Amino acid sequence: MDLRLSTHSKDLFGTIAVTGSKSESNRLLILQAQFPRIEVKNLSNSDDTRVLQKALASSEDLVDIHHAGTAMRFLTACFAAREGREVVLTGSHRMQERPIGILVDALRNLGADVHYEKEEGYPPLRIRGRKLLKKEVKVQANISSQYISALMLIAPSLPKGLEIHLQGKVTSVPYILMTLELLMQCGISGKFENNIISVSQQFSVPETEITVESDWSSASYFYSIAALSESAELRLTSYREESLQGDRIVADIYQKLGVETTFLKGEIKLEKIPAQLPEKLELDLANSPDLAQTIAVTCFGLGVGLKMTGLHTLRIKETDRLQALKTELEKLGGEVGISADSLWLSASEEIKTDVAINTYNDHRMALAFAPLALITPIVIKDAEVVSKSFPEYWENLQQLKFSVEDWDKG
Ligand SMILES: O=C(O)C1=C[C@@H](OP(=O)(O)O)[C@@H](O)[C@H](O)C1
Ligand SMILES: C=C(OP(=O)(O)O)C(=O)O
Repeated sequence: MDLRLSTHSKDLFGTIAVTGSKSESNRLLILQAQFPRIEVKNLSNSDDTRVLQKALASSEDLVDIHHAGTAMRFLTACFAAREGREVVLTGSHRMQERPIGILVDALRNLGADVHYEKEEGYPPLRIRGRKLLKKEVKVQANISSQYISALMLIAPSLPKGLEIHLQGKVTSVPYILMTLELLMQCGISGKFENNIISVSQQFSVPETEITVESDWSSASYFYSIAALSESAELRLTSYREESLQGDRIVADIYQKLGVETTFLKGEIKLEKIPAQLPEKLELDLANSPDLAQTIAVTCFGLGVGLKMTGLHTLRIKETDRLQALKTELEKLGGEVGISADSLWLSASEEIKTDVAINTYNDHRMALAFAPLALITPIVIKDAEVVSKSFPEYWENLQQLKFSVEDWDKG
C-alpha cells in the first residue's frame, strides 16, 4: 500500500493516544514468562510485541519473529535456558542479515547449545534448551545493547544469577538501564557498576502490576510534526517526566527546533513556539539511535543543517538506515553525507514535491518522512510497515487533518 500525504492547514490541534513502549513491553513479556505474578498494563499493540507474545505462547518447533530485533535477541536467550525444549528461531530475510554472533557466543560460554542453521553469526538458530550453570560472561558491548538486555532478562532464572562483563564502548546505554530498572521494579536485584552488570537469581517475585509508559520513539514523529507546522498544540497521552526510555531526550532536542514540552498529569503537551532556529544542529545519538531518522527529516524540512554522530548501530537495523536516509533525502533535493557512524546534511533550500519515498521494510522510514507532508505532498511507499511499532499512525495523521490517500499510480 502506497499512500500520498498532503495537508491543507498547518495549524494542528489534537490529542493522540500513543501505544505503549515496545521496548518496555517486550522486556516485561520475557519477565512475565518467568514470573507469572507480573501483570502488565498498556502493553504495546505493535507487531513486534504481538509476535513476541505469540512466540512465548507457542509450542511449535519453528518460531518466526519476522522483523522484531528485540524478540529475536530476547528469545534466543530465553530458549537457550529453557531446559528440554528444542526450537528453530528464525525471522524475516532482513533478520537473517542482522548479526547475533555476540549473543550466541556469550550463551555458548555459559553452556548453551545453539547452532546456526544457515550462515555463521546470523539467524536462523537451532536452540536446544539447557540448564546454564556458569555465572560469569564477557560480552562485546559496542554493537547492540539488545544482546546485553537479553542476558539480563534471563539472569534471574539462572541457577547462580549472572555477572556480565561489558567489553569496549557501551552503546545504547539507556536501553540497558531500562532493563535493569524493570528487573528491579519486579523485585529482582541487580546493579550496573564499572562496566559489570550483576543480576541475582530469584525463585519468585511478589505480585507486581506495571503500567508501560507510551512510546517515546513514536512520540518523536509528533515532535517533528509540531516543528514543521505553523502552529501546533498536540497532547500525547500516558507519558511521564521520569521515563525509563532514553528517547525521552527528544523533548530536549526539539526545544532547539521550536517545540516546547509541558508535562501534565499523565500526558505531554507539545507546542510550537517562536524560536530562532540554529543554522546547524550537532548531536551524538549513540544513546538514542531510533531518533536519527526523525531528526534528519525535521532538520531537512526546516532548512537546518545537521551533523549526527554515534550512529554506528544504524547500519544493522531494519535496513541500513544511513544509506536509506541519504538516498531518500537526496531524492527530495537534500545534500547528505554519511560515514560508518555519522550523517551530515546541508541546510536545504528547496524541497521537491510528490517524491515517492521508499521505506525498505523499515517502519521508521515511513514514520519519519510522513511529517514532510506539512511542507509539500509526499508519497510513502509500502506504508503498512509502520505496524512494526506504531499501527495507528496513519489514522492519527488523519485525526490531525492530514489527507491520506491510496496512491497506486507509481
Ligand atoms: O532494547 C531495545 O528495546 C532496543 C535497543 C536499541 O537497539 P540497539 O541496542 O541494537 O541499538 C534500539 O535501537 C531498538 O529499537 C530497541
Ligand atoms: C531498531 C529497531 O527495532 P529492533 O532492533 O528491535 O528490530 C527499531 O524499532 O527502530
